[in-house]
Amino acid sequence: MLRVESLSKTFGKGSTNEKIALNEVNLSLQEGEFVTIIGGNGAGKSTLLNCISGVYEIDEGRIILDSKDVTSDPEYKRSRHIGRVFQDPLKGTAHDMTIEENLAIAFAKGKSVGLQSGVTKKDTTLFKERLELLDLGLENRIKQKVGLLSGGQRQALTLLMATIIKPRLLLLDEHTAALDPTIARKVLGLTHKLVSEEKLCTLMITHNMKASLEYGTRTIMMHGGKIMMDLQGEERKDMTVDRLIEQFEKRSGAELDNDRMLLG
Ligand SMILES: Nc1ncnc2c1ncn2[C@@H]1O[C@H](COP(=O)(O)OP(=O)(O)OP(=O)(O)O)[C@@H](O)[C@H]1O
Repeated sequence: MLRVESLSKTFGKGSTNEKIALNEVNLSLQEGEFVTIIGGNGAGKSTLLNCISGVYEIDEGRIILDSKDVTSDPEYKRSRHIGRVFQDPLKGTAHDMTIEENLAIAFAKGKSVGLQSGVTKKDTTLFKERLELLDLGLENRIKQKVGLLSGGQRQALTLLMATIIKPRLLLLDEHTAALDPTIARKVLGLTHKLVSEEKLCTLMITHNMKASLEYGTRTIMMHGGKIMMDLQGEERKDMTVDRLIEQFEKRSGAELDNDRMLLG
């Protein structure tokens, strides 16, 4: 499904600020796999997602999506197959457009140019059905501007927009980090529901170690631009947050420096 081969990315090459963000990273994801990503500050988590989605050009390696080498495809081309949700609830939606208009834009992504003929009755019915899944009552507010929604409601809507046309890959970059804990749990629950119902191949960065083990089917831990732990199956089932921290410090020889992770 997704294959990342020997992926390397260095920022500020040759300058005094040179920083190796990714160092020969290898990662393979099977169909429907839901992988959570954790790691200390500057471990390379966001850079990995930015390289996969085409935001950053890579220095070396290959990115294969659905057996197709997309390494040199620009971001806009990859975005047809990749859904993304960011940390900032303001980022994924247009605040002065209605819920319905926002969903229509996301829905148009799957249609050919020339077939984007505004919102039909059928579309509205579908949007309402999808909104009902959120259980936030948004299906009764589709003519309201998105700017009126709370951060959690906007993030839930963004998630729906990223998945309304089933993406081949869903990338979530700490998409619940800016929400208060109760809403964050709700959006995480919703993520789990959408991802498992649609069997979406997903990479989710989280600072919450508990959530990293609770959600998804596999957990990878990054450190210094490398994947230093890849937990699956029984090993993951038996893992606890305390043991995860212990393992991290043992394998990396460093203390976990991500306060949000330790407090989460
Ligand atoms: N656009 C950029 N220009 C220069 N350096 C960058 C850029 N983006 C990331 N870096 C550097 O690359 C390294 C990896 O950053 P990245 O954002 O991927 O880490 P992260 O694991 O997501 O960290 P955090 O949990 O703190 O967000 C860091 O040292 C960071 O400072």
